[in-house]
Amino acid sequence: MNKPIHITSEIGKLKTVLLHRPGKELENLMPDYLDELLFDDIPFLEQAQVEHDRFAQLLRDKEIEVLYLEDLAAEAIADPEVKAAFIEEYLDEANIRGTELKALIHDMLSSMTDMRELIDKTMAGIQKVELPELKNKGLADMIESDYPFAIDPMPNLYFTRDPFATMGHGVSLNKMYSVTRRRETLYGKYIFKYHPRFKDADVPLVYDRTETTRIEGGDELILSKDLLAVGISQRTDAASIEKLAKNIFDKNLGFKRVLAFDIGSERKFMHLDTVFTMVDYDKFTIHPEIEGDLTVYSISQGENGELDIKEEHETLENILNKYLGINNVQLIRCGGNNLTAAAREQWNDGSNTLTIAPGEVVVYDRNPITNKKLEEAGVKLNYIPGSELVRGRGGPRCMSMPLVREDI
Ligand SMILES: NC(=O)NCCC[C@H](N)C(=O)O
Repeated sequence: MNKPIHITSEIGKLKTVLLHRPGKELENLMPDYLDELLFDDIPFLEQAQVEHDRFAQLLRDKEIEVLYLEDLAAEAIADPEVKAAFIEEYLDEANIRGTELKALIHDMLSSMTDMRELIDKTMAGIQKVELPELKNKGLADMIESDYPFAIDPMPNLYFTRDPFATMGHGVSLNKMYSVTRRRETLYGKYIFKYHPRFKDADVPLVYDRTETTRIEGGDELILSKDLLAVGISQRTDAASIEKLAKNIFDKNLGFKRVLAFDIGSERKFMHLDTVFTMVDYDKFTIHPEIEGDLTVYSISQGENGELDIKEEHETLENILNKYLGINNVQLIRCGGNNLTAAAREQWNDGSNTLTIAPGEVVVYDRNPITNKKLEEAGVKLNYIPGSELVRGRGGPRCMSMPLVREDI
C-alpha cells in the first residue's frame, strides 16, 4: 500500500497537499483582539475565499490532489464515540467560563448531525449571541463581560503548514507557540488517529501536541531524505528540536541529521520559511538578514543512540555545500538588493514560496521584485493573488501542508 504520507524533500513533484479554505473564523476577527489572534488586519472573507480557490485550482490543474482539513476532520469523527470524544476535548481546551455555559455548548454541538457543519462551527468559534438560551436559563450572569465570544475563533487555520509537519512517512504533531493556535492541532490528532486514509497506516508521530516545549511547521524544512532543517525562532524552542531529533532517529524515519538554524525571535521572521525556502536542487530564496555567518547546530545520532550536537558558525552557502553536497548554491534574495524592497516583500511573504516540482513554485503576485529575481534564476513561477490572504502574514508555503511528494 502506498503510504499516505511520503515527504523526502521540499522540491519533489507535489502529488497530494492539505489546505484549509478560509471560513467564518475570519469574520470573528475583531480589531481589539487582532494581536492575540496573530493577524495584522481583517481580511474580506469572500475575496480571501476567491483567492484561496484560485490557489487550490492552480494546484489541481497541475494534477495535484487537494485535500481540505475541514473535510478530513469531519470524516475522522463520523463514528459517534469519536465525535463525542472530539467534542469533549475541544470544549476542555476552549477555555469556557462556567459549567452551565459549557453544558449548553456541549448539547448544541452534540446535537449536530452534519459532521462538516460541526467542524466548521468549532473552527469559526461561538459568539454569545448565538446562545439565546443563555438569557432564558438565567445564565445572563455568565455574560459577565462585553467579550462577545463564548468560544474564540481559530482564524489561522488556513495556514496548514504549522499545526503539524509531514516528514518521511511520519508527522510532527506540534505544540504551538500561542494559545490561539494551540487548539488547531486537535484536528490533526483526530485525523491521523481515526481518518480511514491514515488510521491503518501506523503514521509515526515524532512530536506530540502535549509536549511542554513549542515547535511549528513553518520552522520544519525537509531539505533531503537525510537532512532536516529546523528554525530556532519566535515559534520554536531549541529543546523541541532535540526532542524531535531524538524521536526521528529512534523511529527510523530515515533522516541522518537535523540542522537547527538560530534565526532570532522577531515576529516578522516568525518561522524559518519566512526567510528561507528551497525552490530547486541548488536554488533557495532567502532574506538578506540571514546571509553571512549563521549559528547552526548540527544534530546526529551517536553510537549509543544519544544525540551528537555540534555548534557551527558558517555561511548558508557553506552549510548547504557541506551537508547537501551542492557546489554552486544560488541564493535568491527577497527584494533583490534593495533593503526597503526586501523588508516590504518579506513582510508580504515574498520568500514564502511553495515548490511544486524542482524549479517550479507558487508565489504571490504582489512581490514583483522577488518574483523577477526568481525568474532571472530560471525558476518557473505560478502566480496567485494574495491581497486578502496575506493579511494573516503567510504565503503559499504557509498555506499548504504537503502529504505526498515524488522522490528526487
Ligand atoms: N509558516 C508560516 O510562516 N506561517 C504563517 C503563520 C501566520 C499566522 N498569523 C501566525 O502568526 O502564526
